Amino acid sequence: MIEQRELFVKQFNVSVVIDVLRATSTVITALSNGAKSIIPVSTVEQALDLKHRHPEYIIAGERGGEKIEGFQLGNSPTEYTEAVVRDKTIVLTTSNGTNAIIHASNLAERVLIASFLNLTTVVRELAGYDSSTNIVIVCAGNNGEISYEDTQVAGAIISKLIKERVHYLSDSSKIAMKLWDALKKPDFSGEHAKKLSQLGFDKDLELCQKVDYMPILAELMDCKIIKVE
Ligand SMILES: O=C(O)[C@H](CS(=O)(=O)O)OP(=O)(O)O
Ligand SMILES: [Mg+2]
Repeated sequence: MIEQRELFVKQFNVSVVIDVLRATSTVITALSNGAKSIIPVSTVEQALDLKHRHPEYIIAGERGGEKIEGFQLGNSPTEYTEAVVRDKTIVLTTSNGTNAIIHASNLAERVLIASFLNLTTVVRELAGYDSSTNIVIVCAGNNGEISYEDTQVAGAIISKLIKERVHYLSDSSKIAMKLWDALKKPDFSGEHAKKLSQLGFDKDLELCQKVDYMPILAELMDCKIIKVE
């Protein structure tokens, strides 16, 4: 019998997932500080189930921006210090970012994780592909709304790549690129940044806008995000 998933042809060669505030910044920080892997899941129940089967895993995530009750970590990248995460497997569930990563894995053969923290590393990886490669950028957004910060990183990637290899750009890609070309540096004046500031997460905002501060390449492989470079 042929399994269904073998018949499913993915639409894109490569996807890049962006959730600057805060899931992909958290993933990059955790891996940069030595975490073994991050398992993105959609629901609290899935995270608890994995914890039940693997008590050594750390369960982490947020709802409404705040740490989920009974979980060991929230979604603040600043919590993911080396002392806390080194050699650990972390199961992460967040409002937007982890679902975007799972969605991207259905769209593309390869899933890369991007943020301001590892911007140039991601661009360098993408620049290695020739112009026949289909690349999709998945911005997590905020509960179905566009995200100002995610669009900036998307624009920065496209702006840097276009000189190298891009032949076709969608309208949303053009908008993102024009935004970044006008800004040229992170602008955290959007709605989500304000909300996080009100919740007391100013230190996260400071960290998440540091361009190339953690120059690692992170990729989803067999349902786990690992550092590949
Ligand atoms: O934790 C975050 O920053 C958000 C949730 S909220 O918009 O702050 O409520 O989750 P994410 O999945 O990282 O967008
Ligand atoms: Mg977000």
